[in-house]
Amino acid sequence: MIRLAVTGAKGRMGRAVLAQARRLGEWEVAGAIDQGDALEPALLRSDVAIDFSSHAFSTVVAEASAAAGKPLVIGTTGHLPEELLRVRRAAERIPIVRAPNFSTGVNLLFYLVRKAAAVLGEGFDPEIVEAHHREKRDAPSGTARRLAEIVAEVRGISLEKAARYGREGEPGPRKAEEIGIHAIRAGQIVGLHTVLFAGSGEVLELTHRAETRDTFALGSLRAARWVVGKPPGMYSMEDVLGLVERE
Ligand SMILES: NC(=O)C1=CN([C@@H]2O[C@H](COP(=O)(O)OP(=O)(O)OC[C@H]3O[C@@H](n4cnc5c(N)ncnc54)[C@H](OP(=O)(O)O)[C@@H]3O)[C@@H](O)[C@H]2O)C=CC1
Ligand SMILES: O=C(O)C1=N[C@H](C(=O)O)C[C@H](O)C1
Repeated sequence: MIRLAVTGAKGRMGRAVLAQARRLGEWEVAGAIDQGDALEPALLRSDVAIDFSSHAFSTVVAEASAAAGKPLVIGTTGHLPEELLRVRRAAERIPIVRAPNFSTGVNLLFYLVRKAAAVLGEGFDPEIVEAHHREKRDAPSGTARRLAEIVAEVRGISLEKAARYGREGEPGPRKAEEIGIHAIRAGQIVGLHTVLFAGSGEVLELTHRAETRDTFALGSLRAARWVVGKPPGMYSMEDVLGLVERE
């Protein structure tokens, strides 16, 4: 049995992870932490933790996991740059898998978008559209940000300069280097991401639709199983799935 702690345990994702861990049988839930619960004792009695909380608390969880010497899986999105720096520092002491999306399909989408951006080149305009439930706090989604980063990396440009978040007023003609990013919030949509490449006379659309949070929960448990025993470092879900090669 692998002893598991879940932070953000009472949230949508925390509940999904706990339900799947209990169903699978190979996990012993050693800690379910939410507002008002003690973090450190739960980490100390666990082999690994999975975090789906808030960007601020997730940073605290990373530092506490490093102090306890326990591996960590972070699914939380929306970290500020200084929080990300603190998470990276924690990853110098423990292995951390951090992924904006734990579904297999989205991680394959990352791979396909990298290929599409390279093959299609400058003549195709990339635009990213994401849709999520009305309760989601951060925008754009962590997944949409990662998709935009991938396009920027392939094009060798800075995402900070190229990103165009929505359009209004009179933005004028689209600049060639723009990467459009658009967020829809409505109803109970679990997660929808489309990357569109529009060229002259043709449009390629790559879409992933998550239909249940169980897909993220199962992916995070797969990452947690994988990360136990790994050397310190920052890993992605693409590492877990074997989609990237490391030196
Ligand atoms: N990587 C992936 O595959 C996925 C990532 N996500 C990300 O996971 C995160 C959580 O999403 P979701 O479950 O929908 O959100 P919820 O708001 O439903 O759950 C978050 C939980 O964390 C709790 N929490 C927040 N701050 C603290 C704190 N300081 N101490 C203890 N508990 C705290 C919240 O309590 P309270 O509400 O009382 O503040 C809440 O119970 C988001 O960043 C989301 O983008 C979501 C789905 C998939
Ligand atoms: O908040 C959510 O619900 C989701 N968040 C993740 C993100 O921000 O990319 C992943 C998923 O699409 C659901």
